[in-house]
Amino acid sequence: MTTIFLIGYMGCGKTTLGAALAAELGVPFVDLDDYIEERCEAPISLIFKQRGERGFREIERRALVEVAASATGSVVACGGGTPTWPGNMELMNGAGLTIWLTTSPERIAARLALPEQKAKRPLIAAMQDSEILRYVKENQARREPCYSQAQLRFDSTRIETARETVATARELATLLRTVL
Ligand SMILES: Nc1ncnc2c1ncn2[C@@H]1O[C@H](COP(=O)(O)OP(=O)(O)OP(=O)(O)O)[C@@H](O)[C@H]1O
Ligand SMILES: O=C(O)C1=C[C@@H](O)[C@@H](O)[C@H](O)C1
Ligand SMILES: [Mg+2]
Repeated sequence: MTTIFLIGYMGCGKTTLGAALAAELGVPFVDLDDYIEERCEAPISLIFKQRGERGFREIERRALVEVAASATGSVVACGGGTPTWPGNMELMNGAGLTIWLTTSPERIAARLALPEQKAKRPLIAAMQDSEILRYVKENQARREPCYSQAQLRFDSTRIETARETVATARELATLLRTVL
Protein backbone atom coordinates (compact mmCIF):
# COMPACT_ATOMS: atom_id res chain seq x y z
CA MET A 1 0.00 0.00 0.00
CA THR A 2 1.08 3.56 -0.61
CA THR A 3 2.10 5.68 2.40
CA ILE A 4 -0.72 7.81 3.76
CA PHE A 5 0.19 11.22 5.21
CA LEU A 6 -2.44 12.84 7.44
CA ILE A 7 -2.12 16.59 7.63
CA GLY A 8 -4.21 19.35 9.20
CA TYR A 9 -4.34 21.85 12.01
CA MET A 10 -3.24 21.11 15.61
CA GLY A 11 -5.88 19.05 17.36
CA CYS A 12 -7.82 18.06 14.21
CA GLY A 13 -7.23 14.41 15.16
CA LYS A 14 -4.30 13.27 12.99
CA THR A 15 -2.76 11.21 15.80
CA THR A 16 -6.07 9.86 17.09
CA LEU A 17 -7.64 9.01 13.73
CA GLY A 18 -4.29 8.00 12.22
CA ALA A 19 -3.71 5.25 14.79
CA ALA A 20 -7.25 3.93 14.26
CA LEU A 21 -6.87 4.07 10.47
CA ALA A 22 -3.56 2.19 10.54
CA ALA A 23 -5.15 -0.51 12.75
CA GLU A 24 -8.10 -0.74 10.36
CA LEU A 25 -5.82 -1.06 7.32
CA GLY A 26 -3.44 -3.43 9.16
CA VAL A 27 -0.37 -1.27 8.42
CA PRO A 28 2.20 0.39 10.73
CA PHE A 29 1.49 3.79 12.26
CA VAL A 30 4.10 6.54 12.60
CA ASP A 31 3.46 9.78 14.49
CA LEU A 32 5.96 12.39 13.31
CA ASP A 33 5.92 14.32 16.63
CA ASP A 34 6.63 11.09 18.56
CA TYR A 35 9.37 10.17 16.07
CA ILE A 36 11.04 13.57 16.65
CA GLU A 37 10.76 13.25 20.44
CA GLU A 38 12.37 9.80 20.33
CA ARG A 39 15.12 10.95 17.95
CA CYS A 40 15.90 14.07 20.02
CA GLU A 41 15.23 12.39 23.37
CA ALA A 42 13.30 15.53 24.32
CA PRO A 43 9.68 16.68 24.34
CA ILE A 44 8.53 19.02 21.55
CA SER A 45 8.01 21.79 24.13
CA LEU A 46 11.71 21.63 25.12
CA ILE A 47 12.88 21.57 21.48
CA PHE A 48 10.84 24.75 20.84
CA LYS A 49 12.28 26.35 23.97
CA GLN A 50 15.88 25.54 23.11
CA ARG A 51 15.85 26.03 19.33
CA GLY A 52 12.76 28.13 18.59
CA GLU A 53 10.11 27.28 16.00
CA ARG A 54 12.58 27.55 13.11
CA GLY A 55 14.97 25.07 14.72
CA PHE A 56 12.07 22.70 15.34
CA ARG A 57 10.94 22.96 11.68
CA GLU A 58 14.43 22.04 10.47
CA ILE A 59 14.42 18.95 12.69
CA GLU A 60 10.87 18.17 11.54
CA ARG A 61 11.95 18.42 7.88
CA ARG A 62 14.78 15.92 8.45
CA ALA A 63 12.43 13.59 10.31
CA LEU A 64 9.91 13.75 7.46
CA VAL A 65 12.58 12.93 4.87
CA GLU A 66 13.63 9.89 6.97
CA VAL A 67 10.07 8.69 7.58
CA ALA A 68 9.04 9.14 3.93
CA ALA A 69 11.98 6.97 2.90
CA SER A 70 11.77 4.32 5.61
CA ALA A 71 8.11 3.96 6.53
CA THR A 72 6.64 3.18 3.12
CA GLY A 73 3.17 1.65 3.38
CA SER A 74 2.50 3.22 6.79
CA VAL A 75 -0.04 5.74 7.97
CA VAL A 76 1.94 8.83 9.01
CA ALA A 77 0.36 11.46 11.28
CA CYS A 78 2.23 14.72 10.67
CA GLY A 79 2.58 17.61 13.06
CA GLY A 80 0.12 20.45 12.58
CA GLY A 81 2.74 22.73 11.05
CA THR A 82 4.60 20.15 8.91
CA PRO A 83 2.97 21.34 5.64
CA THR A 84 4.15 24.93 6.21
CA TRP A 85 7.86 24.24 5.63
CA PRO A 86 8.98 24.70 2.01
CA GLY A 87 9.11 21.44 0.12
CA ASN A 88 7.27 19.30 2.70
CA MET A 89 3.97 19.12 0.80
CA GLU A 90 5.83 18.35 -2.45
CA LEU A 91 7.79 15.61 -0.66
CA MET A 92 4.65 13.99 0.77
CA ASN A 93 2.65 14.32 -2.45
CA GLY A 94 5.50 12.60 -4.28
CA ALA A 95 5.95 9.85 -1.68
CA GLY A 96 2.33 8.85 -1.05
CA LEU A 97 -1.23 10.03 -0.58
CA THR A 98 -1.87 13.19 1.44
CA ILE A 99 -5.15 13.63 3.31
CA TRP A 100 -6.14 16.94 4.90
CA LEU A 101 -8.31 16.42 7.99
CA THR A 102 -10.53 19.44 8.51
CA THR A 103 -12.29 20.35 11.75
CA SER A 104 -14.08 23.53 12.77
CA PRO A 105 -11.96 26.10 14.67
CA GLU A 106 -14.50 26.01 17.53
CA ARG A 107 -14.07 22.25 17.97
CA ILE A 108 -10.29 22.53 17.73
CA ALA A 109 -10.13 25.40 20.24
CA ALA A 110 -12.30 23.45 22.71
CA ARG A 111 -10.00 20.40 22.47
CA LEU A 112 -6.80 22.43 22.73
CA ALA A 113 -7.99 24.41 25.76
CA LEU A 114 -7.81 21.26 27.93
CA PRO A 115 -4.74 21.74 30.19
CA GLU A 116 -2.98 18.52 29.16
CA GLN A 117 -3.48 19.34 25.45
CA LYS A 118 -2.35 22.93 25.83
CA ALA A 119 0.79 21.98 27.74
CA LYS A 120 1.93 19.68 24.90
CA ARG A 121 1.64 22.40 22.23
CA PRO A 122 4.16 25.24 22.67
CA LEU A 123 2.45 27.58 20.17
CA ILE A 124 -0.60 27.91 22.47
CA ALA A 125 0.77 26.84 25.86
CA ALA A 126 1.00 30.37 27.27
CA MET A 127 -2.36 31.58 25.92
CA GLN A 128 -5.51 32.33 27.87
CA ASP A 129 -8.37 30.05 26.79
CA SER A 130 -10.19 33.09 25.40
CA GLU A 131 -7.28 33.82 23.01
CA ILE A 132 -7.06 30.31 21.58
CA LEU A 133 -10.11 30.47 19.28
CA ARG A 134 -8.97 33.71 17.64
CA TYR A 135 -5.43 32.33 17.22
CA VAL A 136 -6.71 29.06 15.73
CA LYS A 137 -8.93 30.90 13.22
CA GLU A 138 -6.14 33.24 12.08
CA ASN A 139 -3.36 30.67 12.02
CA GLN A 140 -5.47 28.02 10.29
CA ALA A 141 -6.44 30.54 7.59
CA ARG A 142 -2.76 31.49 7.10
CA ARG A 143 -1.82 27.81 6.71
CA GLU A 144 -4.68 26.95 4.38
CA PRO A 145 -2.67 27.42 1.14
CA CYS A 146 -0.29 24.71 2.42
CA TYR A 147 -2.97 22.29 3.66
CA SER A 148 -4.99 22.70 0.46
CA GLN A 149 -2.17 21.10 -1.54
CA ALA A 150 -3.32 17.73 -0.13
CA GLN A 151 -4.68 15.22 -2.61
CA LEU A 152 -7.75 14.38 -0.50
CA ARG A 153 -9.74 16.30 2.10
CA PHE A 154 -11.73 14.65 4.87
CA ASP A 155 -13.99 16.47 7.33
CA SER A 156 -13.57 15.06 10.84
CA THR A 157 -15.60 17.74 12.68
CA ARG A 158 -18.46 15.42 13.50
CA ILE A 159 -16.29 12.79 15.22
CA GLU A 160 -16.55 13.18 18.97
CA THR A 161 -16.23 9.82 20.71
CA ALA A 162 -13.77 6.94 20.60
CA ARG A 163 -16.46 4.79 19.00
CA GLU A 164 -17.03 7.41 16.29
CA THR A 165 -13.27 7.57 15.68
CA VAL A 166 -13.19 3.81 15.03
CA ALA A 167 -16.29 4.02 12.80
CA THR A 168 -14.76 6.90 10.83
CA ALA A 169 -11.45 5.08 10.47
CA ARG A 170 -13.40 2.14 9.03
CA GLU A 171 -15.23 4.43 6.62
CA LEU A 172 -12.00 6.10 5.54
CA ALA A 173 -10.25 2.72 5.14
CA THR A 174 -13.07 1.53 2.86
CA LEU A 175 -12.79 4.70 0.80
CA LEU A 176 -9.02 4.33 0.54
CA ARG A 177 -9.20 0.69 -0.53
CA THR A 178 -11.29 1.82 -3.51
CA VAL A 179 -8.85 4.54 -4.58
CA LEU A 180 -5.49 2.88 -3.83
N1 LIG B 1 -12.35 12.63 16.77
C1 LIG B 1 -12.19 13.12 17.97
N2 LIG B 1 -13.20 13.25 18.82
C2 LIG B 1 -13.03 13.78 20.02
N3 LIG B 1 -11.87 14.17 20.50
C3 LIG B 1 -10.85 14.05 19.68
C4 LIG B 1 -10.94 13.52 18.39
N4 LIG B 1 -9.74 13.53 17.81
C5 LIG B 1 -8.94 14.04 18.72
N5 LIG B 1 -9.61 14.35 19.83
C6 LIG B 1 -9.07 14.95 21.06
O1 LIG B 1 -8.27 16.02 20.69
C7 LIG B 1 -6.95 15.78 21.16
C8 LIG B 1 -6.00 16.17 20.06
O2 LIG B 1 -6.10 15.22 19.03
P1 LIG B 1 -4.82 14.68 18.27
O3 LIG B 1 -3.68 14.62 19.22
O4 LIG B 1 -5.21 13.44 17.56
O5 LIG B 1 -4.63 15.88 17.26
P2 LIG B 1 -3.49 16.09 16.21
O6 LIG B 1 -4.14 16.51 14.94
O7 LIG B 1 -2.60 14.92 16.16
O8 LIG B 1 -2.73 17.35 16.84
P3 LIG B 1 -1.20 17.83 16.62
O9 LIG B 1 -1.14 18.55 15.30
O10 LIG B 1 -0.96 18.80 17.72
O11 LIG B 1 -0.34 16.62 16.66
C9 LIG B 1 -6.87 14.28 21.50
O12 LIG B 1 -6.03 14.05 22.58
C10 LIG B 1 -8.28 13.93 21.83
O13 LIG B 1 -8.48 14.12 23.20
O1 LIG C 1 0.74 23.15 14.46
C1 LIG C 1 1.92 23.20 14.85
O2 LIG C 1 2.71 24.07 14.48
C2 LIG C 1 2.41 22.14 15.76
C3 LIG C 1 1.67 21.00 15.95
C4 LIG C 1 2.14 19.86 16.74
O3 LIG C 1 1.81 18.66 16.06
C5 LIG C 1 3.64 19.90 17.01
O4 LIG C 1 4.36 19.53 15.86
C6 LIG C 1 4.04 21.27 17.47
O5 LIG C 1 3.38 21.54 18.68
C7 LIG C 1 3.72 22.36 16.44
MG1 LIG D 1 -0.61 14.65 16.60
